[in-house]
Amino acid sequence: MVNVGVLGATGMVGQRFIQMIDKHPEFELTTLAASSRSAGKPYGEVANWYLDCEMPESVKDMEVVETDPSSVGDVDILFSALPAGVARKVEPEFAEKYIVASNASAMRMEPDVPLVIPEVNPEFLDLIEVQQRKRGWDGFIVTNPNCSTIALTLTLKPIYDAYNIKRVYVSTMQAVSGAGYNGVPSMAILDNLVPFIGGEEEKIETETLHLLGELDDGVVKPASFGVSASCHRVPVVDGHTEAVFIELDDDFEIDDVREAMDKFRGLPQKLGLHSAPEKPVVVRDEENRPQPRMDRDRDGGMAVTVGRLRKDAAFENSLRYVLVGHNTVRGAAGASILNAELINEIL
Ligand SMILES: NC(=O)C1=CN([C@@H]2O[C@H](COP(=O)(O)OP(=O)(O)OC[C@H]3O[C@@H](n4cnc5c(N)ncnc54)[C@H](OP(=O)(O)O)[C@@H]3O)[C@@H](O)[C@H]2O)C=CC1
Ligand SMILES: N[C@@H](CC(=O)OP(=O)(O)O)C(=O)O
Repeated sequence: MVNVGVLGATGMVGQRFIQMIDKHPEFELTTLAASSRSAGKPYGEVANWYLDCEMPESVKDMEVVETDPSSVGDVDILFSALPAGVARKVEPEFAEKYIVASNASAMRMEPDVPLVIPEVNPEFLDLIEVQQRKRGWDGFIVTNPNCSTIALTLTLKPIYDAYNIKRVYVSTMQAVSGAGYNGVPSMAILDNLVPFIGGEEEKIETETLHLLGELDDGVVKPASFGVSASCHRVPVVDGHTEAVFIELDDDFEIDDVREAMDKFRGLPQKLGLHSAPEKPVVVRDEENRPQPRMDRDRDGGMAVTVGRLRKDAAFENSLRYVLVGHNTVRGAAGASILNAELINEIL
Protein backbone atom coordinates (compact mmCIF):
# COMPACT_ATOMS: atom_id res chain seq x y z
CA MET A 1 0.00 0.00 0.00
CA VAL A 2 1.08 3.55 -0.75
CA ASN A 3 0.41 6.09 2.01
CA VAL A 4 -1.43 9.12 0.66
CA GLY A 5 -2.75 12.39 2.03
CA VAL A 6 -5.18 15.07 0.89
CA LEU A 7 -4.43 18.81 1.10
CA GLY A 8 -7.65 20.83 1.15
CA ALA A 9 -9.38 17.73 2.53
CA THR A 10 -12.47 19.50 3.87
CA GLY A 11 -13.41 21.14 0.53
CA MET A 12 -15.62 20.02 -2.33
CA VAL A 13 -12.81 18.35 -4.29
CA GLY A 14 -11.06 17.16 -1.11
CA GLN A 15 -14.18 15.16 -0.25
CA ARG A 16 -14.20 13.52 -3.68
CA PHE A 17 -10.60 12.49 -3.07
CA ILE A 18 -11.59 10.92 0.25
CA GLN A 19 -14.55 9.12 -1.34
CA MET A 20 -12.37 7.67 -4.12
CA ILE A 21 -9.37 6.78 -1.91
CA ASP A 22 -11.55 5.12 0.75
CA LYS A 23 -12.05 1.97 -1.35
CA HIS A 24 -8.79 2.17 -3.29
CA PRO A 25 -6.83 -1.10 -3.43
CA GLU A 26 -3.36 0.54 -3.51
CA PHE A 27 -3.76 3.81 -1.59
CA GLU A 28 -4.03 4.10 2.20
CA LEU A 29 -5.27 7.48 3.46
CA THR A 30 -3.00 8.56 6.32
CA THR A 31 -3.14 12.38 6.25
CA LEU A 32 -5.89 14.98 5.99
CA ALA A 33 -4.77 18.61 5.88
CA ALA A 34 -6.75 21.85 5.68
CA SER A 35 -6.50 25.44 6.91
CA SER A 36 -5.67 26.48 10.46
CA ARG A 37 -9.45 26.86 10.96
CA SER A 38 -9.76 23.05 10.82
CA ALA A 39 -6.33 21.87 11.99
CA GLY A 40 -6.16 20.03 15.33
CA LYS A 41 -9.80 18.89 15.17
CA PRO A 42 -11.41 15.59 14.08
CA TYR A 43 -12.36 15.55 10.40
CA GLY A 44 -15.94 14.57 11.20
CA GLU A 45 -16.31 17.72 13.29
CA VAL A 46 -14.91 20.29 10.85
CA ALA A 47 -15.98 18.97 7.45
CA ASN A 48 -19.43 19.86 6.12
CA TRP A 49 -19.94 16.69 4.07
CA TYR A 50 -21.46 17.68 0.72
CA LEU A 51 -21.51 14.40 -1.20
CA ASP A 52 -24.56 12.19 -1.53
CA CYS A 53 -22.78 9.23 0.04
CA GLU A 54 -21.96 8.85 3.75
CA MET A 55 -18.68 10.24 5.08
CA PRO A 56 -16.37 7.19 5.32
CA GLU A 57 -16.10 5.91 8.91
CA SER A 58 -12.32 5.75 8.54
CA VAL A 59 -11.93 9.55 8.36
CA LYS A 60 -14.44 10.71 10.98
CA ASP A 61 -11.98 10.57 13.88
CA MET A 62 -8.82 11.43 11.95
CA GLU A 63 -7.21 14.64 13.17
CA VAL A 64 -6.91 17.32 10.48
CA VAL A 65 -3.36 18.69 10.33
CA GLU A 66 -1.89 22.02 9.25
CA THR A 67 -0.98 22.39 5.57
CA ASP A 68 2.71 22.33 6.28
CA PRO A 69 5.34 19.74 5.25
CA SER A 70 6.41 19.31 8.87
CA SER A 71 2.87 18.21 9.87
CA VAL A 72 2.06 15.46 7.38
CA GLY A 73 4.09 12.52 8.69
CA ASP A 74 4.24 9.14 6.99
CA VAL A 75 3.04 9.82 3.46
CA ASP A 76 4.31 9.15 -0.08
CA ILE A 77 1.83 11.00 -2.29
CA LEU A 78 -0.12 14.15 -1.45
CA PHE A 79 -3.22 14.99 -3.47
CA SER A 80 -3.79 18.72 -3.62
CA ALA A 81 -7.29 20.20 -3.66
CA LEU A 82 -6.14 23.60 -2.46
CA PRO A 83 -7.30 26.99 -3.74
CA ALA A 84 -4.86 28.08 -6.47
CA GLY A 85 -3.37 30.94 -4.46
CA VAL A 86 -2.52 28.67 -1.53
CA ALA A 87 -1.31 25.91 -3.86
CA ARG A 88 1.20 28.22 -5.55
CA LYS A 89 2.94 28.82 -2.24
CA VAL A 90 2.72 25.43 -0.53
CA GLU A 91 2.90 22.82 -3.33
CA PRO A 92 6.60 23.64 -4.06
CA GLU A 93 7.35 23.36 -0.32
CA PHE A 94 5.80 19.88 -0.20
CA ALA A 95 7.50 18.82 -3.45
CA GLU A 96 10.92 19.24 -1.86
CA LYS A 97 10.20 15.93 -0.15
CA TYR A 98 6.91 14.44 -1.40
CA ILE A 99 5.11 13.56 -4.62
CA VAL A 100 2.35 16.12 -5.13
CA ALA A 101 -0.50 15.15 -7.50
CA SER A 102 -2.27 18.45 -7.87
CA ASN A 103 -5.67 19.37 -9.12
CA ALA A 104 -5.09 23.10 -8.60
CA SER A 105 -4.30 25.38 -11.55
CA ALA A 106 -1.34 27.16 -9.91
CA MET A 107 1.57 25.11 -11.30
CA ARG A 108 -0.04 23.67 -14.47
CA MET A 109 1.73 25.86 -17.00
CA GLU A 110 5.19 25.86 -15.36
CA PRO A 111 7.48 24.60 -18.15
CA ASP A 112 8.98 21.79 -16.02
CA VAL A 113 5.72 20.60 -14.42
CA PRO A 114 3.90 17.78 -16.23
CA LEU A 115 0.27 18.64 -17.07
CA VAL A 116 -1.08 15.19 -17.81
CA ILE A 117 -4.15 13.24 -18.87
CA PRO A 118 -2.87 9.64 -18.76
CA GLU A 119 -4.74 8.58 -21.92
CA VAL A 120 -3.53 11.63 -23.86
CA ASN A 121 0.07 12.55 -22.98
CA PRO A 122 1.62 10.16 -20.44
CA GLU A 123 5.05 10.86 -21.97
CA PHE A 124 4.98 14.34 -20.36
CA LEU A 125 5.88 12.56 -17.10
CA ASP A 126 9.44 12.64 -18.46
CA LEU A 127 9.45 16.26 -17.24
CA ILE A 128 9.68 14.97 -13.66
CA GLU A 129 13.38 14.38 -14.13
CA VAL A 130 13.85 17.89 -15.58
CA GLN A 131 11.89 19.39 -12.67
CA GLN A 132 13.86 17.55 -9.98
CA ARG A 133 17.19 18.43 -11.60
CA LYS A 134 16.31 22.09 -12.05
CA ARG A 135 14.77 22.62 -8.61
CA GLY A 136 16.85 20.19 -6.57
CA TRP A 137 13.75 18.47 -5.15
CA ASP A 138 13.49 14.86 -3.94
CA GLY A 139 9.76 14.92 -4.68
CA PHE A 140 7.93 16.53 -7.60
CA ILE A 141 4.63 18.05 -8.75
CA VAL A 142 2.35 16.52 -11.39
CA THR A 143 -0.84 18.35 -12.35
CA ASN A 144 -4.11 17.54 -14.08
CA PRO A 145 -5.94 20.02 -16.29
CA ASN A 146 -9.04 22.10 -15.70
CA CYS A 147 -12.29 20.09 -15.59
CA SER A 148 -13.73 21.37 -18.89
CA THR A 149 -10.35 20.92 -20.60
CA ILE A 150 -10.03 17.28 -19.54
CA ALA A 151 -13.38 16.26 -21.01
CA LEU A 152 -12.80 18.23 -24.21
CA THR A 153 -9.25 16.96 -24.75
CA LEU A 154 -10.17 13.30 -24.17
CA THR A 155 -12.67 13.60 -27.04
CA LEU A 156 -10.30 15.57 -29.28
CA LYS A 157 -7.36 13.16 -28.91
CA PRO A 158 -8.71 10.37 -31.23
CA ILE A 159 -9.69 13.02 -33.79
CA TYR A 160 -6.35 14.81 -33.52
CA ASP A 161 -4.48 11.53 -34.08
CA ALA A 162 -6.43 10.74 -37.27
CA TYR A 163 -7.06 14.14 -38.91
CA ASN A 164 -5.63 17.64 -39.23
CA ILE A 165 -7.73 19.87 -37.00
CA LYS A 166 -8.02 23.45 -38.25
CA ARG A 167 -10.07 24.98 -35.44
CA VAL A 168 -12.27 24.08 -32.49
CA TYR A 169 -15.09 26.12 -30.96
CA VAL A 170 -16.49 25.00 -27.63
CA SER A 171 -19.41 26.33 -25.63
CA THR A 172 -19.59 24.98 -22.06
CA MET A 173 -22.52 24.58 -19.65
CA GLN A 174 -20.75 24.07 -16.32
CA ALA A 175 -22.12 22.66 -13.08
CA VAL A 176 -22.16 24.72 -9.89
CA SER A 177 -19.93 22.24 -8.01
CA GLY A 178 -17.06 23.49 -10.19
CA ALA A 179 -17.15 26.75 -8.27
CA GLY A 180 -17.04 25.10 -4.81
CA TYR A 181 -19.79 24.93 -2.18
CA ASN A 182 -19.90 28.68 -1.58
CA GLY A 183 -18.97 29.62 -5.13
CA VAL A 184 -22.33 30.51 -6.69
CA PRO A 185 -25.22 31.69 -4.47
CA SER A 186 -28.53 29.90 -5.15
CA MET A 187 -30.17 33.28 -5.84
CA ALA A 188 -27.66 33.84 -8.64
CA ILE A 189 -28.14 30.51 -10.44
CA LEU A 190 -31.67 29.16 -9.85
CA ASP A 191 -33.99 29.99 -12.78
CA ASN A 192 -30.91 31.44 -14.42
CA LEU A 193 -27.58 31.05 -16.26
CA VAL A 194 -24.37 33.03 -15.70
CA PRO A 195 -22.42 33.62 -18.93
CA PHE A 196 -19.00 34.11 -17.34
CA ILE A 197 -16.54 31.92 -15.39
CA GLY A 198 -13.36 33.81 -14.53
CA GLY A 199 -10.24 32.51 -16.28
CA GLU A 200 -12.01 29.42 -17.63
CA GLU A 201 -11.95 30.29 -21.35
CA GLU A 202 -8.24 31.11 -21.25
CA LYS A 203 -7.48 27.82 -19.43
CA ILE A 204 -9.40 25.73 -21.98
CA GLU A 205 -7.72 27.49 -24.90
CA THR A 206 -4.20 27.15 -23.49
CA GLU A 207 -4.27 23.79 -21.70
CA THR A 208 -5.90 21.92 -24.61
CA LEU A 209 -3.11 22.86 -27.03
CA HIS A 210 -0.46 22.14 -24.40
CA LEU A 211 -1.86 18.63 -23.74
CA LEU A 212 -2.01 17.78 -27.45
CA GLY A 213 1.49 19.16 -28.00
CA GLU A 214 4.81 17.36 -28.18
CA LEU A 215 7.53 17.02 -25.62
CA ASP A 216 10.74 17.79 -27.47
CA ASP A 217 14.04 17.74 -25.58
CA GLY A 218 12.40 18.63 -22.26
CA VAL A 219 10.23 21.39 -23.72
CA VAL A 220 6.49 21.22 -24.53
CA LYS A 221 5.64 22.49 -28.02
CA PRO A 222 1.87 23.13 -28.03
CA ALA A 223 -0.39 21.91 -30.86
CA SER A 224 -1.06 24.67 -33.35
CA PHE A 225 -4.76 24.69 -34.28
CA GLY A 226 -7.19 27.36 -33.08
CA VAL A 227 -9.34 26.88 -29.96
CA SER A 228 -12.08 29.31 -29.00
CA ALA A 229 -14.14 28.80 -25.82
CA SER A 230 -17.23 30.42 -24.33
CA CYS A 231 -18.05 29.33 -20.76
CA HIS A 232 -21.36 29.43 -18.89
CA ARG A 233 -22.56 28.38 -15.42
CA VAL A 234 -25.86 26.49 -15.35
CA PRO A 235 -28.09 25.20 -12.52
CA VAL A 236 -26.76 21.62 -12.57
CA VAL A 237 -25.05 20.21 -9.46
CA ASP A 238 -22.41 17.95 -11.08
CA GLY A 239 -21.40 17.31 -14.68
CA HIS A 240 -20.13 19.75 -17.28
CA THR A 241 -21.78 19.72 -20.72
CA GLU A 242 -19.90 21.07 -23.76
CA ALA A 243 -21.10 21.75 -27.32
CA VAL A 244 -18.10 21.21 -29.59
CA PHE A 245 -17.68 22.41 -33.20
CA ILE A 246 -14.63 21.25 -35.16
CA GLU A 247 -13.33 22.19 -38.60
CA LEU A 248 -10.84 19.80 -40.19
CA ASP A 249 -8.47 20.50 -43.09
CA ASP A 250 -10.05 17.82 -45.29
CA ASP A 251 -13.28 15.97 -45.88
CA PHE A 252 -14.05 12.95 -43.67
CA GLU A 253 -16.68 10.29 -42.99
CA ILE A 254 -18.60 10.80 -39.75
CA ASP A 255 -18.69 7.02 -39.14
CA ASP A 256 -14.87 7.01 -39.13
CA VAL A 257 -14.82 9.73 -36.46
CA ARG A 258 -17.34 7.74 -34.41
CA GLU A 259 -15.19 4.62 -34.71
CA ALA A 260 -12.01 6.52 -33.77
CA MET A 261 -13.68 7.80 -30.58
CA ASP A 262 -15.21 4.42 -29.73
CA LYS A 263 -11.93 2.55 -30.24
CA PHE A 264 -9.82 5.12 -28.41
CA ARG A 265 -7.83 3.60 -25.54
CA GLY A 266 -4.75 4.88 -23.72
CA LEU A 267 -1.99 3.70 -21.42
CA PRO A 268 -4.30 3.43 -18.34
CA GLN A 269 -6.50 0.94 -20.20
CA LYS A 270 -3.45 -1.01 -21.40
CA LEU A 271 -2.01 -1.15 -17.88
CA GLY A 272 -5.41 -1.89 -16.31
CA LEU A 273 -5.09 0.95 -13.79
CA HIS A 274 -7.68 0.77 -11.02
CA SER A 275 -9.49 4.05 -11.89
CA ALA A 276 -9.17 3.75 -15.67
CA PRO A 277 -12.55 3.62 -17.41
CA GLU A 278 -13.01 0.75 -19.85
CA LYS A 279 -13.57 3.33 -22.60
CA PRO A 280 -12.37 6.91 -21.96
CA VAL A 281 -14.93 8.16 -24.51
CA VAL A 282 -18.37 6.55 -24.76
CA VAL A 283 -20.37 7.44 -27.88
CA ARG A 284 -24.18 7.35 -27.67
CA ASP A 285 -26.53 7.51 -30.64
CA GLU A 286 -29.82 8.63 -29.03
CA GLU A 287 -30.83 12.10 -30.16
CA ASN A 288 -31.38 13.36 -26.59
CA ARG A 289 -28.08 12.27 -24.99
CA PRO A 290 -25.73 13.01 -23.30
CA GLN A 291 -27.40 14.65 -20.30
CA PRO A 292 -25.51 15.51 -17.10
CA ARG A 293 -27.84 13.75 -14.65
CA MET A 294 -27.95 10.57 -16.72
CA ASP A 295 -24.40 10.36 -18.08
CA ARG A 296 -22.03 11.99 -15.59
CA ASP A 297 -21.53 8.82 -13.52
CA ARG A 298 -20.56 6.61 -16.45
CA ASP A 299 -17.81 4.22 -15.35
CA GLY A 300 -17.69 5.76 -11.88
CA GLY A 301 -17.57 9.25 -13.39
CA MET A 302 -14.27 8.54 -15.19
CA ALA A 303 -15.62 8.22 -18.77
CA VAL A 304 -16.71 11.13 -20.95
CA THR A 305 -19.95 10.61 -22.89
CA VAL A 306 -20.32 11.99 -26.41
CA GLY A 307 -23.60 12.27 -28.32
CA ARG A 308 -25.22 14.15 -31.20
CA LEU A 309 -22.11 13.43 -33.26
CA ARG A 310 -22.86 14.70 -36.75
CA LYS A 311 -21.47 16.42 -39.81
CA ASP A 312 -21.97 20.16 -39.73
CA ALA A 313 -23.91 20.92 -42.90
CA ALA A 314 -23.34 24.66 -42.50
CA PHE A 315 -19.57 24.51 -43.11
CA GLU A 316 -17.34 22.23 -45.16
CA ASN A 317 -15.08 19.65 -43.47
CA SER A 318 -16.85 20.28 -40.15
CA LEU A 319 -18.45 18.22 -37.42
CA ARG A 320 -20.12 18.84 -34.08
CA TYR A 321 -21.04 16.95 -30.96
CA VAL A 322 -22.07 17.36 -27.34
CA LEU A 323 -20.15 15.87 -24.42
CA VAL A 324 -20.73 15.37 -20.69
CA GLY A 325 -17.94 14.78 -18.16
CA HIS A 326 -18.10 14.59 -14.36
CA ASN A 327 -16.29 17.76 -13.29
CA THR A 328 -15.25 16.76 -9.77
CA VAL A 329 -14.45 13.10 -10.65
CA ARG A 330 -12.86 12.87 -14.13
CA GLY A 331 -12.37 16.65 -14.07
CA ALA A 332 -10.71 16.85 -10.64
CA ALA A 333 -10.12 14.19 -7.94
CA GLY A 334 -10.35 11.20 -10.30
CA ALA A 335 -7.91 12.88 -12.68
CA SER A 336 -5.27 13.35 -9.97
CA ILE A 337 -5.80 9.80 -8.71
CA LEU A 338 -5.35 8.35 -12.21
CA ASN A 339 -2.15 10.40 -12.57
CA ALA A 340 -0.91 8.96 -9.26
CA GLU A 341 -1.82 5.40 -10.27
CA LEU A 342 0.18 5.85 -13.48
CA ILE A 343 3.16 7.27 -11.60
CA ASN A 344 2.96 4.43 -9.10
CA GLU A 345 2.94 1.89 -11.93
CA ILE A 346 5.69 3.25 -14.17
CA LEU A 347 8.16 5.15 -11.96
N1 LIG B 1 -9.85 20.35 -12.09
C1 LIG B 1 -10.89 21.12 -11.97
O1 LIG B 1 -11.38 21.61 -12.90
C2 LIG B 1 -11.45 21.48 -10.67
C3 LIG B 1 -10.58 22.05 -9.84
N2 LIG B 1 -10.96 22.58 -8.71
C4 LIG B 1 -9.88 23.19 -7.94
O2 LIG B 1 -9.67 22.42 -6.76
C5 LIG B 1 -9.30 23.27 -5.70
C6 LIG B 1 -10.29 23.10 -4.54
O3 LIG B 1 -11.59 23.48 -4.94
P1 LIG B 1 -12.83 23.26 -3.96
O4 LIG B 1 -12.72 21.93 -3.32
O5 LIG B 1 -14.04 23.59 -4.75
O6 LIG B 1 -12.57 24.40 -2.85
P2 LIG B 1 -13.23 24.55 -1.41
O7 LIG B 1 -13.30 26.00 -1.13
O8 LIG B 1 -14.46 23.74 -1.29
O9 LIG B 1 -12.11 23.90 -0.41
C7 LIG B 1 -10.89 24.50 -0.18
C8 LIG B 1 -10.04 23.65 0.74
O10 LIG B 1 -8.78 24.28 0.92
C9 LIG B 1 -8.58 24.54 2.32
N3 LIG B 1 -7.94 25.83 2.48
C10 LIG B 1 -8.44 27.06 2.21
N4 LIG B 1 -7.54 28.02 2.51
C11 LIG B 1 -6.45 27.38 3.00
C12 LIG B 1 -5.19 27.82 3.49
N5 LIG B 1 -4.85 29.11 3.55
N6 LIG B 1 -4.30 26.88 3.90
C13 LIG B 1 -4.61 25.57 3.86
N7 LIG B 1 -5.79 25.09 3.40
C14 LIG B 1 -6.69 25.98 2.97
C15 LIG B 1 -9.96 24.53 2.95
O11 LIG B 1 -9.83 24.21 4.33
P3 LIG B 1 -10.84 24.76 5.46
O12 LIG B 1 -12.11 23.95 5.37
O13 LIG B 1 -10.10 24.49 6.74
O14 LIG B 1 -11.06 26.20 5.17
C16 LIG B 1 -10.62 23.43 2.13
O15 LIG B 1 -10.21 22.18 2.61
C17 LIG B 1 -9.27 24.68 -6.30
O16 LIG B 1 -7.96 24.96 -6.75
C18 LIG B 1 -10.21 24.59 -7.47
O17 LIG B 1 -9.95 25.57 -8.44
C19 LIG B 1 -12.24 22.51 -8.33
C20 LIG B 1 -13.19 21.88 -9.13
C21 LIG B 1 -12.86 21.28 -10.34
N1 LIG C 1 -13.38 26.68 -13.00
C1 LIG C 1 -13.93 25.33 -12.92
C2 LIG C 1 -13.38 24.59 -11.76
C3 LIG C 1 -11.97 24.96 -11.42
O1 LIG C 1 -11.71 25.25 -10.29
O2 LIG C 1 -11.09 24.95 -12.41
P1 LIG C 1 -9.51 25.06 -12.23
O3 LIG C 1 -9.04 23.77 -11.61
O4 LIG C 1 -8.99 25.21 -13.61
O5 LIG C 1 -9.23 26.24 -11.38
C4 LIG C 1 -15.43 25.42 -12.84
O6 LIG C 1 -15.86 26.42 -12.35
O7 LIG C 1 -16.18 24.53 -13.17
